[in-house]
Amino acid sequence: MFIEPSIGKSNPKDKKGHIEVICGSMFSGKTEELIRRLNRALIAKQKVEIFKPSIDKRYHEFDVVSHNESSIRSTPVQFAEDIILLAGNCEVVGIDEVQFFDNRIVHVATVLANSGKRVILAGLDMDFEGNAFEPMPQLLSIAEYVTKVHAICMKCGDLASYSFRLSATKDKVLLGEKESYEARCRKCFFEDKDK
Ligand SMILES: Nc1ncnc2c1ncn2[C@@H]1O[C@H](COP(=O)(O)OP(=O)(O)O)[C@@H](O)[C@H]1O
Ligand SMILES: Cc1cn([C@H]2C[C@H](O)[C@@H](COP(=O)(O)O)O2)c(=O)[nH]c1=O
Ligand SMILES: [Zn+2]
Repeated sequence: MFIEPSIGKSNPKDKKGHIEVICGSMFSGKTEELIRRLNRALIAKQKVEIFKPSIDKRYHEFDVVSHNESSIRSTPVQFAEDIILLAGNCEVVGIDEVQFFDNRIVHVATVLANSGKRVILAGLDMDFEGNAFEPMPQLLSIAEYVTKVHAICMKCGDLASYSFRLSATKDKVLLGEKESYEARCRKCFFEDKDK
């Protein structure tokens, strides 16, 4: 269980920002965990802004929605830099599906944290081939707090860290849900990967 480093109100001048990353495979609970942290910040009456890349319109144009249908209002943005302006004077910034931003998200997260904000980023750490999903490696390096969550392997029921693509498409970006992907453990992922 992740314990919030500090959540109460304090003088904004004294606030040190930081970066939290929530990573894992598809269906591992990244979005649920992001929503949980953001809702707790809202309960603490903090100013919260939530963003997602505008290409991710799977469930809803504006909301960040988990596979379990929990949701929170967000602002879709095309470019990572848009977040700096739109974050304004908020205290907490949440960003879902960070793997769909380019490397400039690393600079954006740094600027936001250096200006005293709590920055919470959620996204895939690996693509459908089991390779690192840029820019997640850089984000993991600069984060103060990293949480890796796990799904359940759809083949054997063990813990899953991989997102197995059910179609033959080789494009790195292929938006989808259960019709296109399933969570797999290492063994079940690699034994079927190149079949
Ligand atoms: N294979 C699976 N393993 C775990 N949870 C699953 C699986 N398939 C569907 N789910 C559902 O997905 C929810 C997590 O959804 P979500 O937070 O959107 O995950 P992520 O953002 O990591 O894709 C779980 O609470 C569960 O209801
Ligand atoms: C593995 C992988 C996934 N995607 C897409 C599929 C989904 O639209 C999102 C991940 O969503 P989730 O909230 O983590 O379930 O990413 C992709 O485009 N390419 C991939 O390799
Ligand atoms: Zn398995």
